[in-house]
Amino acid sequence: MAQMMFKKQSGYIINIWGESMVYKALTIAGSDSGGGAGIQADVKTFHQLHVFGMSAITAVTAQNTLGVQGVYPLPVEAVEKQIDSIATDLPPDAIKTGMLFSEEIIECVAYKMKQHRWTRVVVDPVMIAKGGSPLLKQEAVEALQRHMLPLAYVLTPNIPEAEVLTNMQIDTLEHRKEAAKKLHDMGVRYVVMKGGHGEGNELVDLLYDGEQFYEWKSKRVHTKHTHGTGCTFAAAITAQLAKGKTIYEAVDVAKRFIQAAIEQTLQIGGGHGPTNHWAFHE
Ligand SMILES: Nc1ncnc2c1ncn2[C@@H]1O[C@H](COP(=O)(O)OP(=O)(O)O)[C@@H](O)[C@H]1O
Ligand SMILES: Cc1ncc(COP(=O)(O)O)c(N)n1
Repeated sequence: MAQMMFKKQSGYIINIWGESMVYKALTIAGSDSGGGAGIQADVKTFHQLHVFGMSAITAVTAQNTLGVQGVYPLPVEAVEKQIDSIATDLPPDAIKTGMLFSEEIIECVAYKMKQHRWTRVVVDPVMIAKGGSPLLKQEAVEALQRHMLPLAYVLTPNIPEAEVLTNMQIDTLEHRKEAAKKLHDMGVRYVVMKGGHGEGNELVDLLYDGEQFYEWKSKRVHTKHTHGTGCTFAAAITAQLAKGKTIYEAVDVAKRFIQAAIEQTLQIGGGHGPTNHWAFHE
C-alpha cells in the first residue's frame, strides 16, 4: 500500500519488473532570470506533466516582467558540452529548442542533433520577446531556416515568426494555411501555428500535417500576463511527445495546459507577468 502511494505521488510509472520508467525531455534555450519564459518555463512545464526536465542553456538573459535588461550568449563550446553531457548519460525522449540567438549556436545545435540522431524535436523559432527585445540576431534567420527547419518534427511559430520564416504577410486564416504549407515544404514534419497574435475573442491554433489542417479554438483571456505563453505551449507538446503521444494528442494537452495557465495567472511582477505552470493537471 505504501509503495502504491509512493508510485502515485511520484508521478512516474513503474513497470512490471519494478523498474522506473522516467520520460526525459531536454530544452535547448535561453535562461529567463524572471522565471516566466525560456528554460525556466520549459522545465516547469515538463515537471508539471511528469517528465524529467533537462537543459542546455544557449544564452543568459537578465529579464523580468518589465522587459529584457541584458542578453549574454554562451560560448558555442559551452552549448556543445552541455548537449554532449546529456546525450552520453541521459538520452532524452524528446527535445525542444527555444532562443538560439546566433548563427554559430544554431549551427552547433543542428550538428549535435544530427550527430546524436535526435528526431523528436520541437523547434520554437523564438525571435523577439513580448516587449520587443531581439532574442535572435537578424542575420541568424537564414541559419534557422536552413539548419533547423529540416530537423523539426514540430515547428511552433507564432504569426509574426511565420511571416519572417516564409517572407509573406499573414492577415487571414487562409494566409496562415498557405504559410503552414510553405513551412512544411521547407522540411518541417508538423507545423503548429499559434494564434495568440490573431484578432478577436477567439484564438485559433492550427496544425498542418502535410495533408490536412486541424484547428484548436479557444476563448481569448483578456490579460496582460502572457509572458512565456509560447515557450510553455511548445514545452507541453514536447513533454507529451516524450511520453510517446501522437502530435494530435500532444497539441490537445498543450492547448488545455496553456489555457489554464493563462486563465489562472499568478499576478506577480509589475509588467507582463508569467503564466501559472501549476494550473493544469493531467
Ligand atoms: N490571451 C490569450 N488567451 C488565451 N490563449 C492565449 C492567449 N495568448 C496566447 N494564447 C495561446 O498561447 C499559446 C502561445 O501563443 P502566441 O501568443 O501566439 O505565441 P508566442 O507566445 O510565441 O507569441 C497559443 O496556444 C495561443 O493560442
Ligand atoms: C529566454 C527567453 N526565451 C524565450 C522568450 C519568449 O517568450 P514568449 O514565450 O513569451 O514568446 C523570452 N522572453 N525569453
